[in-house]
Amino acid sequence: MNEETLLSINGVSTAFKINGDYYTAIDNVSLELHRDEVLAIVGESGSGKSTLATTVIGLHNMNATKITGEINFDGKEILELSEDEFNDIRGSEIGMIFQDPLAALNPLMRIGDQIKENLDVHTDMTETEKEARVHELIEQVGIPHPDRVARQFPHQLSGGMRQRIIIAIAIANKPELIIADEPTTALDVTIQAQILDLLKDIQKENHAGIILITHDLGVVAEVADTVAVMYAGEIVEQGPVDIIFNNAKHPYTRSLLRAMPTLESENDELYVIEGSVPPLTKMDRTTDLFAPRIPWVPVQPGHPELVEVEPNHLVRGESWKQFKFKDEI
Ligand SMILES: Nc1ncnc2c1ncn2[C@@H]1O[C@H](COP(=O)(O)OP(=O)(O)OP(=O)(O)O)[C@@H](O)[C@H]1O
Repeated sequence: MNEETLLSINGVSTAFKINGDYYTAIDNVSLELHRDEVLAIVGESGSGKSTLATTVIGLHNMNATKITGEINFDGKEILELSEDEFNDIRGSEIGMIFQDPLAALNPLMRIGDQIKENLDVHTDMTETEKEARVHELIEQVGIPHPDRVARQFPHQLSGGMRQRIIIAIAIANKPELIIADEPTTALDVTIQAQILDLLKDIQKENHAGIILITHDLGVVAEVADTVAVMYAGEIVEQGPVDIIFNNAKHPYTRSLLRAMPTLESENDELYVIEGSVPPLTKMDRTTDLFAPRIPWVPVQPGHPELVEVEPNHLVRGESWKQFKFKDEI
């Protein structure tokens, strides 16, 4: 693997203004992404995955958001960029893929024109060059008859095809960083696998780094190199994918793994993690925020720190040392 660091997130916190007060949604997150690497960010709904992504790509309303820390992307301090500078790199050096392709596409615009729009903004290609590139991109994302598809409207395509078009738009300018937020959640399993394969191929071809946001550990197992598990806006465990799947330590990671459907568990009842992620206004960051979800485990005082338990493997706190599932006690 190419070890060149592409993105370095250093002590980043993001807080939203709610009823006049700021509440932390991302708390002191540090992560590194290299070229040719897929970093998966996992956690349940509300754990802060999307907020971390939108912090990296500068999509917040800064009148109601406070961001601290440092984000270095390819030598640039992202949090210091002006809106114009940010617009320049979004869609060119950074490509984004979101969950709902229908919402991301303009229903009234032909597919080809929507892909071309990204080339219009970020390149000085001629019309003929752009048209050729649009066709090339449609083919690259595995859609036959690019000529015909370019003239179609989003509603004429299937969900899987629409997601491929979103990917074509995201990669139009060969971005070095691709941020994919639940890119396959809305799709059925077969199509999911095809889209994940496509992302992997594109990554190899462009030597891009990918941040893949998902709540689906099956997707993580399929494509990730490294994994950061988030809970309540913090990383609770982080490491190479094989360590996360074979030697997870944090009770939250272990609970997510146990709750993961597998072929063998098809007929068994799935494990359910008690409770849910608290709303931002109810998070007491002086405590162990996951402790209320495992009430049978004695609570450690104070707020747990992220500790390196073996090379490249970070785990928050010490509760894991005595953690057992309720049915193992
Ligand atoms: N603009 C905002 N203003 C106020 N609170 C917000 C805002 N955006 C997100 N939040 C809150 O921040 C927390 C983290 O949300 P976020 O969407 O990042 O989580 P997530 O892990 O991506 O979940 P999901 O998978 O549902 O998108 C949630 O409590 C959410 O309600």
